[in-house]
Amino acid sequence: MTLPAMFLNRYQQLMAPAEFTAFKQSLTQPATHGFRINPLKASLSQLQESVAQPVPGIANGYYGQIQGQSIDHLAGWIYSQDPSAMNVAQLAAPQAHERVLDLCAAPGGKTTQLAALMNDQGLLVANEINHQRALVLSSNVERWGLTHTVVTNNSPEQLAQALPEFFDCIVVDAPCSGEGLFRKDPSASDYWSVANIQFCAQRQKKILTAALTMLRPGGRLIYSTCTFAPEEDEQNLSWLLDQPQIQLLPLPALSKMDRGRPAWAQQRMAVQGALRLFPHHYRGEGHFIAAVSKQGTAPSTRPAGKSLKRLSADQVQLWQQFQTTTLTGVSFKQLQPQAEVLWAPAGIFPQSQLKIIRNGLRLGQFKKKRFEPDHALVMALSPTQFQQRFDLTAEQFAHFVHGEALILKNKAYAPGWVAVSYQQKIFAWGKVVQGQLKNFLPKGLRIQ
Ligand SMILES: C[S@@+](CC[C@H](N)C(=O)[O-])C[C@H]1O[C@@H](n2cnc3c(N)ncnc32)[C@H](O)[C@@H]1O
Repeated sequence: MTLPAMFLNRYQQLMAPAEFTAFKQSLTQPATHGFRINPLKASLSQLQESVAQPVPGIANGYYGQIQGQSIDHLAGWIYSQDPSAMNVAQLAAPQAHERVLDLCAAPGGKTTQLAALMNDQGLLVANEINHQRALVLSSNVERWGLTHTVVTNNSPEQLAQALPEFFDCIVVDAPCSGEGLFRKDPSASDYWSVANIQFCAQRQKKILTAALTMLRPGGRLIYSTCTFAPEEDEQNLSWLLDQPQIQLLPLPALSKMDRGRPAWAQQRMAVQGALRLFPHHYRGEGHFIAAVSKQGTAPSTRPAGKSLKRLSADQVQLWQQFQTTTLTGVSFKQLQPQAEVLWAPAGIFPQSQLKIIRNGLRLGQFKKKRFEPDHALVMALSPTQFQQRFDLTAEQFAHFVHGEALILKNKAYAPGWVAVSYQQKIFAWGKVVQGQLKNFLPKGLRIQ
């Protein structure tokens, strides 16, 4: 990879000679890979991946490269993530009772980690401005088996208008100039320019302004980027600290982590409370992480949400029939029909202003005289919550992930819905119909 001359020149000016040499050299090394295990589902002893190298300070984080098409991935047991990026959600320390916003969330690295840390409780809103990326985020939320997460597809300003002073904790993992991506994706350096850094820095301020509107007094905001550029890092933190009611929350540094550099922000000493993860010191691709709080102690506001729609008598009957024949020990606090789709909502929102892609758990769809469960439901329940489960052999798995139905030799299965697993890891619905196991793995997840 040839790094842009101007990029190198900037860091040569900013760093002492020995550090610049080490920094430059680190960018010629292969990228560091990591992954997280899903504590909501996975059992360590049944994983295919090696967990020999934990990432220090990160719950369920490990070094190593995973395969995107493995059963562990398909079943939502693992998520690939740069080890330095894992520190953002870990430092945000979201609590199970909190309302948390992941404002720039796709593809979902921080979202899945925040939700795991919250034990899939409280309320997590994962927002992504770009529609295609919001769909990817939504499918990762589904794969991870989340029930208390809402995926929205709004601009930060639209969200701020709908949800002022609503959140206890906000993560802004901002779109940035991506200097920390160069090793993983060398083509990222083709788009590097000083003008882009300046553009990103301005955009980040706009996103942060909207985030501050949504933060309740007493709440905390975590700001991160995967770039080294001071304009987007220390200088934006310095700008943030000049906003009304905002105070620094100094972050604890683990071994090999650097502190924010006052010299890179006109000697603003407070930026030392932030962390810099440099690839020549920390084993990862690089990140900047800072935290601030909003003064005051007001509780978060309640949006004027619509009240829940009621199920029709027919819908109640179909849902109950499905529940009693397929599930065991499963109940939901609230049920909300939306056209023919049934949801267990995570929150009630002013729908008109928000583009909500998923609100909590999509249970399934009412069809003519039957209820058809959604893929999200099979991904969110634990093995003991199904009346029937079919564990595939390696050969059957190879056919099933292509979308094929299976002939059942074993007559022990009653007609109806079955959770399908491989190596005891549930990843799809199947339906027993006339001696066959019909395949309900969504088309987009099939392996060709
Ligand atoms: C660094 S990525 C987020 C990565 C994600 N947090 C994760 O851990 O997987 C930044 C995201 O911000 C989104 N974005 C771009 N422009 C934006 C804007 N003006 N406001 C909010 N988000 C924006 C991008 O589409 C991108 O998905």
